[in-house]
Amino acid sequence: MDEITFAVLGTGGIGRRALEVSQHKDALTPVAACDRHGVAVDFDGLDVDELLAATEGNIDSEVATDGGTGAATAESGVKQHGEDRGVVASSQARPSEDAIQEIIDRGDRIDAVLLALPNYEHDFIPRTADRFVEGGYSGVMIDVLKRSRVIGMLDERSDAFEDAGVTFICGAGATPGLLTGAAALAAQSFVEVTDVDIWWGVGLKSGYEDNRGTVREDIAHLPEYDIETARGLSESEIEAIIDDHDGVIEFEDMEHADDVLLERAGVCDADDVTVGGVLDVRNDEKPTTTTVRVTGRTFDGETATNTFQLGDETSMEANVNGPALGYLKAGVRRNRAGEYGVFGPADLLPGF
Ligand SMILES: NC(=O)c1ccc[n+]([C@@H]2O[C@H](COP(=O)([O-])OP(=O)(O)OC[C@H]3O[C@@H](n4cnc5c(N)ncnc54)[C@H](O)[C@@H]3O)[C@@H](O)[C@H]2O)c1
Repeated sequence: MDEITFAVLGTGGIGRRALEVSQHKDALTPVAACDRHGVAVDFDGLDVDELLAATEGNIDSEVATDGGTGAATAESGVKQHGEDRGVVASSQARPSEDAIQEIIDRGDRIDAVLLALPNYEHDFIPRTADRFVEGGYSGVMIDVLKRSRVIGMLDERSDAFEDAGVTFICGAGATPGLLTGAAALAAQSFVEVTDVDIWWGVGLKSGYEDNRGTVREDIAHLPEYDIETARGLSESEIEAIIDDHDGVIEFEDMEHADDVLLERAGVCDADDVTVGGVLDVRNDEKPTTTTVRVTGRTFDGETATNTFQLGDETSMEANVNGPALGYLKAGVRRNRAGEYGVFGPADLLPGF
C-alpha cells in the first residue's frame, strides 16, 4: 500500500498510544498531532519517540472540549510535570489557540485524521467533522467513540461527507470497533441473528492517571450518572467512586454503538445487542475475559452461538489502537477508490 500520512487529534491516553502503535504498522507516517494546548506538525514524519518521552507524565485530560464547559479546575485534568502543558512539552510542538484548525489548514497533505478526542459533549466529534468539511478536507476521518447516539449525528452528515469526498469511519476502537467487526464476522454462519452479547474486561495497564478521559466517560454509564453529571465530577469525586467500588467497576446495558453499527450493517436489530463489562482501574490483569457471543439460526435450521474471545494479555491500548489504525487503512483504500460517506466497522467486513 502507498504511504499514508495521518494526524492524531487528541494526544491523551488513547492518542499517544495510537502514535506508538503506528510505529509497528506498515505504510503509516504520523505527520501531525495536537491536544487542547498545542500542535506538532512535520511532513517528514513526527519523531514519535521524542513526543512520547516528552509527554510521558504530561497528559492533558481536562474536562473541556471546544465548548469549554465542565469542571475544568486547577486540580482537574493535567497530569503536568514541568512548565508546558500536554503536547507542548514536546520540542516538536508549539502552543496554539486552536490546534484543530491548524491541522485543518494543512489537510490537503493529510490522508487520514484519527479523532482520539473526548466525548463529553455528544456533538463534539460531529462538530469537529463539520469543521474539516468546511475547511475543504477530502480524506479519511476516523473516531473511536463509544456512544450509540453519535452515530446518528454522523449519519445525518453523510451527504455532506460524500460531497466533500470524505470517508468517515465511526466507532472504530475496541468496543465498538474490533468487537463489532468480530460480531459481524461471526454472524456469517447464520441467516438470522437473534442475540449479540458483548462482555468486556479491561485492566488499566497504564493506570488511571493516563486514562482519565476513558474512566470518566465510563462512569457516565453507571445508572446513577450520565454524561452531564460525570462531566461535573471533580477528580477527588472520581477517585471516591473508584474507592467505593474497590477499584473494580461493573457496567451493564451500556450505550455502546455496537448495537446501531450492527443494525446499520443489516446484521441484527440494535435491540438484540447488549454490551457490558468490568473495569479494573488498579490492576493490569483483566478482571474478566472479553467475549463476544453471537447467537443465530443457520440456513439448515440449527441454532448455535459463535464465540470470539480476546487474549487476557492484550491491553485496552492494543485493542483500541490496533483496530483503529487497521480500520484507518481500510478507510484510505475506500477513499482512494472514490467511496465516500459514513462507514461503521461492520461495513468494512463481509456483508450480511
Ligand atoms: N471505542 C473504544 O473501545 C474506546 C476505548 C477507550 C477510549 N475510547 C474513547 O477514546 C476517547 C479518548 O479517550 P482518552 O482516554 O484518550 O481521553 P483523554 O482525556 O486522555 O484525551 C483526550 C485528548 O483530547 C484533547 N482535546 C480535547 N479537546 C480538544 C480540542 N478542542 N482541540 C484539540 N485537542 C483536544 C485533550 O487535550 C486530550 O489530549 C474517549 O472518547 C474515549 O471514550 C474508546
